[in-house]
Amino acid sequence: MTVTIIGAGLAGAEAAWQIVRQGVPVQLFEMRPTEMTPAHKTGNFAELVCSNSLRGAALENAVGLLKEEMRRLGSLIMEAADAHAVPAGGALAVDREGFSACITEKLVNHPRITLCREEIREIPAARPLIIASGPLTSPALSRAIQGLTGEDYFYFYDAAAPIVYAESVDLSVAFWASRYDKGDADYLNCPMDESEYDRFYEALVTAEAHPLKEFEKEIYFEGCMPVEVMAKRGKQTLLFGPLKPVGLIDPRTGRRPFAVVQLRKENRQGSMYNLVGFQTHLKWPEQKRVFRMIPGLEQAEFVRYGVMHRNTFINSPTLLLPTYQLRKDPSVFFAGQITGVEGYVESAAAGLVAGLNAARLVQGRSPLRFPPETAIGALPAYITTAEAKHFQPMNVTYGLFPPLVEKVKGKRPRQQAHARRALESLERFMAENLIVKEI
Ligand SMILES: Cc1cc2nc3c(=O)[nH]c(=O)nc-3n(C[C@H](O)[C@H](O)[C@H](O)COP(=O)(O)OP(=O)(O)OC[C@H]3O[C@@H](n4cnc5c(N)ncnc54)[C@H](O)[C@@H]3O)c2cc1C
Repeated sequence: MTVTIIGAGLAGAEAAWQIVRQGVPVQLFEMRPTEMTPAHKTGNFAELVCSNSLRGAALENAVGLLKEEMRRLGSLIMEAADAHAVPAGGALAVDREGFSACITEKLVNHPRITLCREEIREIPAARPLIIASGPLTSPALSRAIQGLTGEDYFYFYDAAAPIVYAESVDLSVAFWASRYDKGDADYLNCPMDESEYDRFYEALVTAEAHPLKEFEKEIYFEGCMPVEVMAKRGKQTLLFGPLKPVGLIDPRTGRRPFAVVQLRKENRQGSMYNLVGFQTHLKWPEQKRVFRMIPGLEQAEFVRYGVMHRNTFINSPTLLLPTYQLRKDPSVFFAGQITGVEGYVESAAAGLVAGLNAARLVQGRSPLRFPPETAIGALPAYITTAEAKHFQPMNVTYGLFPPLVEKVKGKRPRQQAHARRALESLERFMAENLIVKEI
């Protein structure tokens, strides 16, 4: 039996490698270079569409630990990355051409891989099937996936407001209340007087935004307009939108503020809050500079910055098992960014696990869930939980590490101990489950 894979990006390439390493054949479909995505430039596999960095190398951060775990699991992406590394301080950056050429060559020449350079437009009947067509899945396949998942569970656009750590909000300024005292006082409110609003407004409308890519020049729907675009419609606009002060009284003055930014709980524990209505296209350093001008947020630590871009992804919490299998048809796997994980390494990690598990199905073995204390195990557990939010920064996504604000004078003893435990646990898990190291 053969495993069919759609997409030879970071996830599909790693999945294919893991499967053939188990002795199982693969049919791999990749539409490039015949059909291109709006971001890819070559026909090579695992092309890095933007930065050439695979981010932090140190074990004390989640993505560094994830990379080390992947090395131990025989990852092709990591083998190519290490072989084509270029100096980049504490990060692992690669020569992008060498990196993807090396991966392409290994897979194209592999005796157990049949490569088809064609666009898949319908969900193939073959099983097991891995869908790893990425954030820029072709339109025809997107429609087909929507048919498979249901319309409400497949998204085409990602717009998210910045999130800050609750403990970094100045509670001597921000106050708890809900508008018109309706329900519980669940919102943290950052009040502004007129001069504070004037300064914030000027900074917001003059801040530097990401240039829109051609394929992102889509019409913003009203409920989802970047806050800076809304501001440019006129100075009063925000006062009737995300900064409206009506129904809120600042307990310190006894009066209604001129403007209010509301923060809403992002997780059940209340350790993170998002800036309501602040989806934005501003560059990240600009977000930090401008949003820290909001009273109460002067020292805010950002868990993640706001994003707005085209992105196809499924509602993993509803649709997927933590093994990356589709709940309603476990012989179908999703892997890569289409599951809601973000980043090159995370996408490849999802491909690694999906590939390993698809091969196990062929071998009549049950799929594996990696231990939750490992980075690779925490990733699917997180994206498939009901609280999951797409595009969390990875230290938070994995739920592994204490908040970044807990950094202890540059040293991170808790993270180091965690990384050690995670790697030991992974080694035990591999031995118990006879995960092949080499074939
Ligand atoms: C514009 C942009 C910039 C990014 N910048 C960064 C960054 O700097 N750092 C970072 O870590 N992450 C970045 N990401 C995220 C990163 O690209 C992804 O996390 C990663 O590439 C996703 O891997 P993937 O395998 O899921 O998808 P991809 O790597 O995109 O692979 C999907 C593959 O499927 C193929 N495909 C699509 N549809 C079909 C079809 N119908 N039939 C056959 N093949 C098909 C595509 O050609 C592609 O090769 C960026 C994403 C985008 C869109």
